[in-house]
Amino acid sequence: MADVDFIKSRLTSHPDFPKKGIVFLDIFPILRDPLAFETLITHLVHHITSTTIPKSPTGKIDVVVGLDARGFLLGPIIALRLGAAFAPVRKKGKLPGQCVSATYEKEYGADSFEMQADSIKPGQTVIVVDDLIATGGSARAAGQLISDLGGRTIEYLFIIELLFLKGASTLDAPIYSVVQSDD
Ligand SMILES: O=P(O)(O)OC[C@H]1O[C@H](OP(=O)(O)OP(=O)(O)O)[C@H](O)[C@@H]1O
Ligand SMILES: Nc1ncnc2[nH]cnc12
Repeated sequence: MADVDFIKSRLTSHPDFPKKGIVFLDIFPILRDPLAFETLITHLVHHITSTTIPKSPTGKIDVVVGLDARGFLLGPIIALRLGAAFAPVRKKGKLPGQCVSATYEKEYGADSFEMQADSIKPGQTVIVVDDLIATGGSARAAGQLISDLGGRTIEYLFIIELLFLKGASTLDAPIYSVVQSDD
């Protein structure tokens, strides 16, 4: 598909960042190019409206959840285009009020996530958006927080999926990735 190849062509690869042995895939060159960024957002929104929403039990998406920090670059734009709410999953200690929290392991370290207790109402349908899935630790922790709040995750969306780490198989809902990498 031409739009996928165009988005893929903007990704850059950085060996041994942030640690030796990690090949870091950088999405920021997409955002530097307005046409590439628009193509990416349109591609994801088209996927959601044509494929994800028909699978939703309520026929709509209530909340788009974005993961700290690179999921914040995509989530609010997608939420606005869908007419849905946006709710952030933040690294621990950044959100005021009552929160739920979860600790997790990711490809290059451990971390803790939090969500505000009133950011999702029981029964609401949710999609999760982030730049990349590696081990799936971050997305799995987000899914746990959504489920703790009574939300129903319909799908996880990513720009990039690192297939060799098999993160998708650890999640409680299907994933969609625009670009897949085998190494
Ligand atoms: O599937 P996993 O093994 O959990 O790895 C993927 C996560 O790692 C990166 O986030 P990071 O925690 O580095 O945060 P950042 O967006 O603030 O850089 C990336 O943006 C994903 O959220
Ligand atoms: N290889 C990778 N590149 C970019 N972000 C990541 N997050 C976890 N693993 C990553």
